[in-house]
Amino acid sequence: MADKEFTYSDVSEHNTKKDLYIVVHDKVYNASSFVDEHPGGEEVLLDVGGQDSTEAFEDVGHSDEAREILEGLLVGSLKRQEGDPKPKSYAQPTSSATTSDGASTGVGLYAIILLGGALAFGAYKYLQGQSQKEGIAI
Ligand code: HEM
Repeated sequence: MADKEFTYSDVSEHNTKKDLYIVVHDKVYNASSFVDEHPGGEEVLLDVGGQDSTEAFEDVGHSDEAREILEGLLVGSLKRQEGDPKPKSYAQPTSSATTSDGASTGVGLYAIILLGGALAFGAYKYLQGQSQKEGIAI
């Protein structure tokens, strides 16, 4: 059922509410049955009907549940031909944008904690040295 190949022009003919194909990551999905149920509204789906909506789909940051629904709508894969619109940014794994952001904050926080620890250790050593000196003086 899902091993059919579509060209971009095949897909572009399915651009009405009752017959709506969309392309995500070079897979072709029949979104007709889902248009009315889409929590993001039917307008956005109709907008990308018959086109590559990879970027639009990924930009929203759809949940795993949304991806499961999407898989259920699969009808085939896209056969790219010369002159077709280029696939829209889908080379990176979907989570990379969020994780890289989180990581940089994490590293910054880590550096501050380490620096704080180093300063505290230095102060401790300094004070220890001071009190030892005082001890000798007495
Ligand atoms: C057939 C493909 C699609 C499916 C199966 C789908 C499914 C879903 C689901 C289940 C949600 C609820 C939130 C979540 O679980 O992530 C959602 C929300 C949303 N979707 Fe889609 N979606 C599709 C395509 C698109 C496209 C192409 C757009 C593009 C512009 C879009 C825009 C949105 C927006 C803006 C929301 C957020 C709605 C809100 O939280 O108020 N969706 N979608």
